[in-house]
Amino acid sequence: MTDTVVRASGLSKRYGSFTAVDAVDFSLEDGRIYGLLGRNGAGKTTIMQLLTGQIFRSGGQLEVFGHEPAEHADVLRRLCFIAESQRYPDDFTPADALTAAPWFYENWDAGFAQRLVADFRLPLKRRIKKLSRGQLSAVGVIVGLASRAPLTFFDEPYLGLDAVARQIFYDRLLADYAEHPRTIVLSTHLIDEVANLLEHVILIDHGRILLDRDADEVRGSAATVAGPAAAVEEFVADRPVIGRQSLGGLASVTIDGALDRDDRFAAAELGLEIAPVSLQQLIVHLTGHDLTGPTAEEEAA
Ligand SMILES: Nc1ncnc2c1ncn2[C@@H]1O[C@H](COP(=O)(O)OP(=O)(O)OP(=O)(O)O)[C@@H](O)[C@H]1O
Repeated sequence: MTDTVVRASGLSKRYGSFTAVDAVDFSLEDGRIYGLLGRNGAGKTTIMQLLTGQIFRSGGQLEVFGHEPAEHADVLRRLCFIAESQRYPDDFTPADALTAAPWFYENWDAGFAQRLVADFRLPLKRRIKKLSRGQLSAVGVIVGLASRAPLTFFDEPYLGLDAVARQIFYDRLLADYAEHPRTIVLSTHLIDEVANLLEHVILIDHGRILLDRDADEVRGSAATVAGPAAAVEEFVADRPVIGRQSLGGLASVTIDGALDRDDRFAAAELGLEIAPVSLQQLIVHLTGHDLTGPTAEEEAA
């Protein structure tokens, strides 16, 4: 049986009259990689700040390792939160940040950190405020990985990394997690990139949870049927359609719901191809918009 690391029930955060997190219920289990997904302003960072004791809840209940996080040094010691733009003292170098890290993280692996420094080609002696955006991201990623904190949050710190460096991050994360299982929460817009890492998906929209499910279940919960338009339309006639594309006489339609063996046989009879739906496609459908597009507030402005 897995242990529950986080229990949130009716958890809310209000800023004045604005509700950033609206009575959410969820739990995080030990030894899993979670994707905390949602559009800009959905409430992802606010949830992570609540869980790491950086801000106080306005309502509901929250337990992290069995306690209210903000008031327990013992809980805070087991957490690592890496934000997109980490703040460091002005004259700090990456070498200083790595030297200080074991004071905060009892599982700190200095050898692993050194290997990551080489992987990310991080200049150790340059002042952090002089680093490029990607190098600054690398400092956060290295601290987050080498901390081996039992509950680690990566709040999009890897967005500054180039494609090669991001792939290194995903590879090292997966390999190290396999050897040292812990609970990891990734918040990201780059869903397709991280889709294979995620074991569980929590989708937030307007401070509420739209979806809280195993990633495999989510992937299997819809399918795309493609082929001659007339045959596709015949196949999907009585099914819930969540996306449709057509080109000439060909159509590609995404349907909600898993397909069983009979469905697959019927599709083959009609000469249709069935493909799985990507996590990103499904989430775009569920939130009604492209996650990388403008927010509702921006659209209204
Ligand atoms: N200190 C604050 N005061 C007022 N509103 C705030 C404060 N912090 C966050 N908010 C608002 O709460 C909402 C949720 O913000 P949050 O940073 O959690 O979103 P997010 O999902 O992490 O977004 P992004 O993907 O853009 O980082 C936003 O509308 C934001 O403007």
